[in-house]
Amino acid sequence: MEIINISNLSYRYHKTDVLENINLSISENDFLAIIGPNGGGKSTLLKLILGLLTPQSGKIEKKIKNNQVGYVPQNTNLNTDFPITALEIVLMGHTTSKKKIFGYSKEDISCAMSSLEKVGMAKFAKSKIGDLSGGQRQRVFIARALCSNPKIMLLDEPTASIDVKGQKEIYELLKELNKSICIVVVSHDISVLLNYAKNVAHINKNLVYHSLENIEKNIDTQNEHLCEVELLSALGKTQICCNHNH
Ligand SMILES: Nc1ncnc2c1ncn2[C@@H]1O[C@H](COP(=O)(O)OP(=O)(O)OP(=O)(O)O)[C@@H](O)[C@H]1O
Repeated sequence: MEIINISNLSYRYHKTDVLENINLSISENDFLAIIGPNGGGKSTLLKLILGLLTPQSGKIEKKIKNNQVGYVPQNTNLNTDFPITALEIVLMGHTTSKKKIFGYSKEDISCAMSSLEKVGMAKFAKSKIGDLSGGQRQRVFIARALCSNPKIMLLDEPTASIDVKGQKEIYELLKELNKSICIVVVSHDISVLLNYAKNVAHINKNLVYHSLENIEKNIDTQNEHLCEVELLSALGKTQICCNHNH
């Protein structure tokens, strides 16, 4: 079932066109990778889907409620000196809590603990966020997004500045979550992503869509990243056929 439909969407900051005539359909069990060059408009598209920006033309139809969209922003490694625990970070994800000012209810805490459990971080609930590794910290931010029981989770560069082993663990976690949640990931890690994504949207002002569901994914990313030449050759093996220029 389709949960988001984007049609003829264009966006410009001041007088600069950043996205032009974007059409995209996202379904409930999708694992969509959004790739493309720096400045291509990937984060802008996520902000439009989240409703943080309003398109100048075209429309985004969401067939789910706004609080069913989970978001893991870029740069969650900032402010790691702030004395806050993993559990407190996750509690911030509650969108329906009635006790926002003077603490959280037992239900909020048990829901936050269950989110930490889902990402394998329950035993770090009381740890200061600054004492966790980059990968562990990212899991906590994913747990925060899980708190609102999202139907779709948008992640902006979730594995940036995480080592290769940690990156693979994050993608394995997303694969597990994808059994019940639609996942949309903006990433530059094309070689890793291709082992997990079902569909790819390449964005560089315009959008070019590739479905990966019916192709054999035989890219070996067990230990390291592929260089671009290896990646292109791997793509050749999978017989992705592009009849356009990126
Ligand atoms: N608030 C803003 N005001 C003006 N221009 C902006 C603003 N935010 C982004 N831009 C510009 O819009 C373009 C697209 O930016 P965006 O962040 O969406 O790209 P991106 O594909 O996510 O890039 P990256 O891979 O580097 O994160 C860039 O040229 C950027 O400089």
